[in-house]
Parts: sequence; structure tokens; C-alpha cells
Amino acid sequence: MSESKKFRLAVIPGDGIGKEVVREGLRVLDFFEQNSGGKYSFESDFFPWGCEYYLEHGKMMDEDGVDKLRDYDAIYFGAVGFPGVPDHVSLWGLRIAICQGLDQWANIRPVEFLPGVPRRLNHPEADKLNWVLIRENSEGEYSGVGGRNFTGRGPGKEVAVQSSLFTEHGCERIIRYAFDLARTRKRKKVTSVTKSNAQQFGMVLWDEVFEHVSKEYPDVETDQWLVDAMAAQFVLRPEELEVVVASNLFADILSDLGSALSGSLGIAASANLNPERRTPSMFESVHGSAPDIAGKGIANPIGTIGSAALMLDHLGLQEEAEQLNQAIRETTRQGYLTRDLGGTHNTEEITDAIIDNLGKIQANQDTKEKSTSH
Ligand SMILES: NC(=O)c1ccc[n+]([C@@H]2O[C@H](COP(=O)([O-])OP(=O)(O)OC[C@H]3O[C@@H](n4cnc5c(N)ncnc54)[C@H](O)[C@@H]3O)[C@@H](O)[C@H]2O)c1
Ligand SMILES: O=C(O)C[C@@H](O)C(=O)O
Ligand SMILES: [K+]
Ligand SMILES: [Mn+2]
Repeated sequence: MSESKKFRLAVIPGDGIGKEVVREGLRVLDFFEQNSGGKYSFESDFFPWGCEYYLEHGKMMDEDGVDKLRDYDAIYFGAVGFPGVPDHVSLWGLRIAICQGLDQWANIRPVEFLPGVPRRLNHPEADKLNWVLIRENSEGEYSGVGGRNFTGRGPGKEVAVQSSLFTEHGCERIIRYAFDLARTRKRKKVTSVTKSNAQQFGMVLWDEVFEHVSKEYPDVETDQWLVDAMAAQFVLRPEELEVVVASNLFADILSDLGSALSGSLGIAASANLNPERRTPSMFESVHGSAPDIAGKGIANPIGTIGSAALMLDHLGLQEEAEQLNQAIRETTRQGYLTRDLGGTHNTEEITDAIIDNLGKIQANQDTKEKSTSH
């Protein structure tokens, strides 16, 4: 028998429902490990970073936190942010510190239309829709360039500067990523989203890079939209969307719109990738810590469990990733839905159903393999 592969995971549940949904994702990974026939295992190290940690230690994570994460195969993340710590402190202290610190420059956010889920979108072919947002994850509106409290200004005259930073390198790598991904999809098309009529420097640079990179991909169809019109297009002509590439902030906003249209924020998965694999990538739901429902056991775990599927794929376990996505679809199709989707099931019951379906999918596959090997 070949050697068993051990995957080392850094687990950061974070705040609010982050803790509740990561627990569920880990149950799914346990299931895979137990049924892998000794082929692989997951070794999880937990990091207690987040807002509670901040209130105790005055920082969101250890000073050398990013370095502590460097040697892992992947990072599994819940969510960050909770009342009591300003949101900009918690976000910059954890999620952005890790994404930027580890140069996870590509944030992949698929918009999936799961069966059995009530649609917010009145579309004749809603069940066939699916597209993927590629979010620039290292610069743009999240450059952190700016300041407050400029000297010489009295009360009521405060000024704040918040600058965006776009580099040719940063634009090029994310746009190229989108084109390469498009080549792997049924419809080879990339839609670029900017606001270069109003943002005349950075976003015009983005457009120029898009133009220039697109010439290397004559086989890929292109489309360019201003972000306001793109928001409308998400609702009006979603069948036109395939791979959508946008800046850090625009893709952030569009991904919540996409997930809401497909049912709920609770079902959207994401991967913060370092595509060169120089550093570990981080897998997390699109949603946040949802303080309004935290502690009630009703959070939808599908976004975080779907992120585990993206992680399995990244770790080279493509078959498992495919099985998990299939199990999620089967679960919503059977009517297992949390409250955000109009159902009454709780967090654990959704995971139970997913694991149950996984068992059936694997058993089916075993039977098929046995019958074809004779
Ligand atoms: N990547 C992240 O960790 C991340 C993402 C978004 C927001 N945040 C942070 O989370 C905190 C709350 O932000 P917010 O309220 O704007 O966004 P949110 O995504 O936490 O919640 C928005 C709404 O969606 C609902 N919701 C979200 N996830 C759900 C799930 N899995 N199941 C059921 N309902 C769900 C919430 O109950 C809430 O009504 C803030 O501190 C914010 O900075 C962090
Ligand atoms: O934009 C962020 O980084 C926070 C959150 O809204 C997210 O989508 O991860
Ligand atoms: K999250
Ligand atoms: Mn967001």
C-alpha cells in the first residue's frame, strides 16, 4: 500500500458563527479521513485568534501570526468581527493581515444555484445558472493607503483620505488568472468590471491591462462593464455571466449580491489563493460572523462546508471535492434548509444530512467500481 498522506491544516474559527460553521466543516473532513482507507489524514492545529483574543491580548493574532501559518498545507477560516471591537480593527487585524501577508492575491467566489433553494431571482433557467467571481485580493481599494487627523484642522473640519492603489503587476496577475480559468469552463468568457468613467487613474490602468492581456487569449470571449450596470446585469441577464473579474471592493459587493440572488449569504464559498503555492491558501465562507444569529445554532454551514470542497480540490483530492459538492446539492434538493433559506433545520442537521449523502455517494461509487472491474 502506498504511504498515507498527512495534510496539516491551520484552523481559525474566529468570531460569531465562524466557530459554529467551522466545527461542521471539520466533521465533514473527519468523515473523509475515516473513509479514505488510510490514504490520507488531516492534522488540525487550532488558532484562537479573533475578537475575544483581542479583548484579552490587545491584538487580533500573534505578532508573528502570519509566519506561524506559513508551513501549513492550507488554512480553514470561519469569520472575523464582533461588536465590542471596531470592524476595521478586526478585519485588518486578521483576514486582511493573512490574505495580504501570505499574498493570497486571488479570491475565488463561485455563485452556485443549488437545487431546492428558494430563488430571489425570477429566471426561467435559474437552476442552470452558475458563474464565478474573481476578486483581486491584495490591493485596490484595500491598499490601506490614507490617513486621518491631519494637523491644523479644528473640530467639525476633520478630513480623511482613503486611496486605492492599482499596480500593473497586480492587475495583470488577477486578469490573467481569470482568463486561464475561463479556458477551463464550458463557455470561455471573461467579464471585467471597473468604474473607469469616474475613477480615472487606477481603473483606467486596469482596463488597459485587460485589453492587453485579452489579446493573448483570442479563444476567450470578453466583456467589460461599469460596476453599477454590472449590479443590474446580475439580476437582469445572469445567463451572460461566466468568469467575472473585479477589484477588491467591487467583487466583495458583487459576491454578496450573487449569493443573495442564489438564495442566501449562508451558501457562498470562497478560496483565498496564492496560485504560485509559495504560501498556504485560505478557505472560508463569503459571509461574516453574523452577530445577529450567533450562538443560536441556526447558521447555514453550507458556505463553509463548500469552502472545504474548494480546499480538498486545492489539496489534490479532486474526487472528494466533487463528492462533497454533489452531497451539498443532494441535501438542499431533499429540502434540508436552514432558516435563511426558509427552512427549519439547524446547523448540525444540515451537516448530518450532507454526511449521510456523502456516505451514499461513496457507497454507490464503490459498487460501480466493483462492477466495472469484473
Ligand atoms: N470574511 C469575513 O470574515 C467577513 C465577511 C463579511 C463580514 N465580516 C464581518 O462580520 C461582521 C458582521 O458583518 P455583516 O453583518 O455585515 O455581514 P454577515 O455576513 O456577517 O451577515 C449579514 C446577514 O446575513 C446573515 N448571514 C450571514 N451568514 C449566514 C449564515 N451562514 N447563515 C444564515 N445567515 C447568515 C446574517 O445573519 C446577517 O443578517 C462584521 O464585523 C464584518 O466586518 C467578516
Ligand atoms: O471585504 C472583506 O475583506 C470582508 C468581508 O466583507 C469579506 O467578504 O471577506
Ligand atoms: K468568512
Ligand atoms: Mn464581503
